[in-house]
Amino acid sequence: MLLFDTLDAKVKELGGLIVSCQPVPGSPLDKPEIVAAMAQAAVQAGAVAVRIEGVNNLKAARELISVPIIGIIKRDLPDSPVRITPLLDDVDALAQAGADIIAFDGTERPRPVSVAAIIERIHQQGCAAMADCSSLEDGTQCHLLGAEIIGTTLSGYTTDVVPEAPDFPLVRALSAKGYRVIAEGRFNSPALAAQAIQHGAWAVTVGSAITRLEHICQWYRDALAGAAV
Ligand SMILES: CC(=O)N[C@H](C=O)[C@@H](O)[C@H](O)[C@H](O)COP(=O)(O)O
Repeated sequence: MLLFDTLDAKVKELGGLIVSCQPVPGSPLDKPEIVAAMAQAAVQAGAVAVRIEGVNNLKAARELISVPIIGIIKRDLPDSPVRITPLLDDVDALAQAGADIIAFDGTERPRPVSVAAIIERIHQQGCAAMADCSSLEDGTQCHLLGAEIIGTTLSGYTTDVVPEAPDFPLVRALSAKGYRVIAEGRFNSPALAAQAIQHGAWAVTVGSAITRLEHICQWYRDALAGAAV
């Protein structure tokens, strides 16, 4: 795929940082023009790709940047825990809005449309498929079904308690299989992101620590409260 020839070269040159530009829902920053500006700033600062949620945000970003955009749509379905790009219509809408890569929930959970059908539709739309996975089993299944990228995105999010640390063992296990792995989920510092590369990841997606101002403020507030004498 031409996309990956170019992207591989960029990852080598600039180091594989992907920035997820997803403001906290309802935040004053949750506006297409602000998401697009965040994406543009991230690219100017050396991000090789960005991850954007929602058609309007994606369209606004597409006008400002030419690096690959990983597009997703999040929805809360009444009868399925699957939130990330669950429907075939979502795939079509993201492709039309200008996504190069479409990410989807690749977990083995009850879902309205099979993973195989989602991947097939992404490819029909001329995009690459990124499977957001929670385990080695998910990743292996999605790789076999043709997903070009396997993300650790959903590790820790399919059970009740979200761990604090990122899932390095999963990054390592998926990378050892020879998959193109994006480490994603709680890589909240440069040091953690660097460790993901050392564990075999091809690239690292960072969201909250770069683009969720409210989360970052909370981390600082917690630290300051703990430091009170
Ligand atoms: C679990 C889920 O729905 N993850 C979402 C996927 O798009 C986003 O909410 C995360 O911000 C993104 O994966 C980046 O991760 P982090 O914000 O930890 O750097």
